[in-house]
Amino acid sequence: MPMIDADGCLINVSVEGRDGGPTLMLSNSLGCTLQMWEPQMKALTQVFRVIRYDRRGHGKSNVPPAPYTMERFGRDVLAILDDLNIEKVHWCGLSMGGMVGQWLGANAPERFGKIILANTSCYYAEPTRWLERIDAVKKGGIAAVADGVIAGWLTQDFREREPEITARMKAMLLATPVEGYLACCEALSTLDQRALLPKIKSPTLVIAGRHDQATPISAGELIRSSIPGASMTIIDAAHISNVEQPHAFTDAVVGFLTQR
Ligand SMILES: O=C(O)CC1=CCC(=O)O1
Repeated sequence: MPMIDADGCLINVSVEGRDGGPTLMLSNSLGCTLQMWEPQMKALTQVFRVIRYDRRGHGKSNVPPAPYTMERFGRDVLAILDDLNIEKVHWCGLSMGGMVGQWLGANAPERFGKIILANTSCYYAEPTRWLERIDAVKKGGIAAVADGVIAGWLTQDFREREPEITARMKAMLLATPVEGYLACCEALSTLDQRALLPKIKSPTLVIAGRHDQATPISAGELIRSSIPGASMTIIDAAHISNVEQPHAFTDAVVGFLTQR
């Protein structure tokens, strides 16, 4: 896996899949790494060349000091594409990955074909939730918030049915560098990309989770209605819908990206 330099921050990047096929870039959620896309990889790599990466502050990427911004996250992606000499990709980002996708779709439209924004938001009316989480993590580490976060990621039904997958997701969250996690929460506490959305001209699919309380259907609907021509699919899952409903998620991604 190459480490790619984005303005002095080394980003862990993985490139797999069909050589010469269209390229799809996947972007992770807060507290996850590129491993979160494992349920999709077998199917996606049959159709696409797939780029995954760990957002700065996560996984094997560097953890530069705060502040982090959506612009910085977006410029990291452009640095990866430039380094790999790739002109244009399709994008699928979940949660924070969807927020970075909004920034990129509006600010670097020539680099993106189709865009998928899953379980995401463009705006939090109330920063309190993020400020409380920042406070709790500063006092007690990520362990202090982990059970609550996991309850938002996966429905109770799924957690009971799939304890091993749930434990793996929790381990991924707990392994996140605290400084990186906090810097991302700070970026989320001031998120407001509402004005960017009408500038996105790429064909866009919004995916929402029926049981997602972190970025509810209403947040997806705001994004869908603000991006010209965007469509929306609802999946029977909580926040990390690609893990909870891997087949429905993969089908939605492949269906949208391969339709003419
Ligand atoms: O981790 C969470 O609680 C849910 C979330 C919101 C933004 C994101 O990336 O994850």
